Amino acid sequence: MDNGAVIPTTALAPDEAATLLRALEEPARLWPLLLDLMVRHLPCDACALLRHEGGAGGGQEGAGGGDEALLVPLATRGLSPDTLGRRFPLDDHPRLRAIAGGAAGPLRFPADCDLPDPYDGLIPDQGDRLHVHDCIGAPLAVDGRPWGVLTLDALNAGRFDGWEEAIAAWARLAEALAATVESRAAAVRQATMRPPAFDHQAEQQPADPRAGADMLAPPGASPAMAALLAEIDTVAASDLVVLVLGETGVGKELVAHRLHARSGRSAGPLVQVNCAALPEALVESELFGHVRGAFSGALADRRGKFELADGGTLFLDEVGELPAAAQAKMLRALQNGEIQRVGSDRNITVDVRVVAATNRDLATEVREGRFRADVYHRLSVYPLRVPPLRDRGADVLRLAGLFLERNRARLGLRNLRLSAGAERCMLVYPWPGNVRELEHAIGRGAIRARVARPPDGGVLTLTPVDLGLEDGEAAVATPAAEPPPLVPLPGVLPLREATEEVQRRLIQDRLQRHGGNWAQAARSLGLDRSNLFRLARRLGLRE
Ligand SMILES: Nc1ncnc2c1ncn2[C@@H]1O[C@H](COP(=O)(O)OP(=O)(O)OP(=O)(O)O)[C@@H](O)[C@H]1O
Repeated sequence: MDNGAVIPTTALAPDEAATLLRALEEPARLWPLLLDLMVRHLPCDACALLRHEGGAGGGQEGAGGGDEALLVPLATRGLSPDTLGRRFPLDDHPRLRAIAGGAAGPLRFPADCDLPDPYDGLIPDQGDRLHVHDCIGAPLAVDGRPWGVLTLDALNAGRFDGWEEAIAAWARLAEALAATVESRAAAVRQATMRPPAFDHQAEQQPADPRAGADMLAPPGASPAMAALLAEIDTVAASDLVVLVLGETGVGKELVAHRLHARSGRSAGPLVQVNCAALPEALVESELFGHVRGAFSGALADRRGKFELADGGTLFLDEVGELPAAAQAKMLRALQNGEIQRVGSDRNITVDVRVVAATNRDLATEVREGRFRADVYHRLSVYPLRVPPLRDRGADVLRLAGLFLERNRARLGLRNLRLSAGAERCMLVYPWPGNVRELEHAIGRGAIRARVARPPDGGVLTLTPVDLGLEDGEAAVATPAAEPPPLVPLPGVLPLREATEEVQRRLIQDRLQRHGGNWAQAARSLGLDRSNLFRLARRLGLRE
């Protein structure tokens, strides 16, 4: 593109504008599409759209999220995949603070600007430091309040000369789209809000309506996770009992938080009980309360968790551990919303939505007589299964971004990032402990690396060894010695058949490398497992 050109508008073609408007129906698609168009029309090598979260001045209606003012990426182009999972505290990133902090329009940072760049180390193949480059950022506001920031980076100095007006026009377009998205979201919130009909007197604070919600869903989530999130949002609006299923550490608790946050009960309390942690003798009293004198030590009347959750949501974590007596009482509460405090035969009616979670196979527990069938049926009105991390493709890198950023801040580093080898290993390792294991691996790895070597200019790069994934490195680095080499294709095949033959051979090759494990083969091909199945069926490799 001609550097000197002044383009007064976004220069969107009519079909591009139409695609953008259609994407308004689906914000998850909207922002990546906007950035695709920007990369097409502007001379940038990387760009990002970030939204304010938290902080006194921070952002859109509904943003809670604590006191720290953060920018959270909604979409990125030309930045490493973990960037989408990161959070950028304004206090740690002076350039972002300058852009967000009241600039009237786009703010340009010349190549010799000595403020650290938030994307140092995050533009692939640029090493640990971004050297000479051009950088511009525009604040975005909706209804006169700060909403987010748009950033553009180019790898040579002066690349944005003459493009300031065009970039300002794109920022105005982003603002217009954000305003539409926000007003639709506000309308939906309004429509699903329940009247505050209850005096909760709850000892628990009402849950922050956004707590956990964004953590669970880094933008650009895998198809498996995107499907789950859509399902959560659908069922959240109802009052159905939900049973959240999934392996340990997949994020079931965050699902429960999101269900509450997206429900019409979000202004009410979210009361959480870990059924495995309750001493057996106290389970009933904890759940249903007791009256004075019900047992020795019951010195006063006390409400249980069901009553505390009145008007809100009761989250029964590890529900498979509930003792039989408590299960029997639970049945009544689930059937007609009635409970009795221990030591009393007075019925108390509560308005509670129950969300339960377990990593046990409850159907088997029922068959083997350890869990009551009637309670199981009441609990599993709407089962939601959270996919294991190994089936979530590149989500592992986006989640890694979130944990890298947290550890970066904790260790006071300018940047904490993954080596290319570490990224590859993460994509093939099966993560039996799921997101919890990933979180711990990065936390441990960051400390290990910090002790083992000094950061280079404040940047620490985690290797497979730091993360305890060196076996994975051996596996991904193993040359294709065992599988047969890819035999050249006969030169006479038409393009389509040749392409299919290459796909067929690549899939067979990866399956062989990964001992027939489809999920790992899919990950190494950068595909979701169900997409690989579909492709393999089309190519005649599966029934
Ligand atoms: N999508 C996510 N984003 C950020 N953190 C996550 C995500 N999913 C899980 N985690 C983190 O992983 C850890 C485990 O999550 P959580 O406790 O919700 O899992 P769980 O499925 O309830 O596990 P368990 O069955 O062992 O109780 C937590 O520290 C949680 O914050």
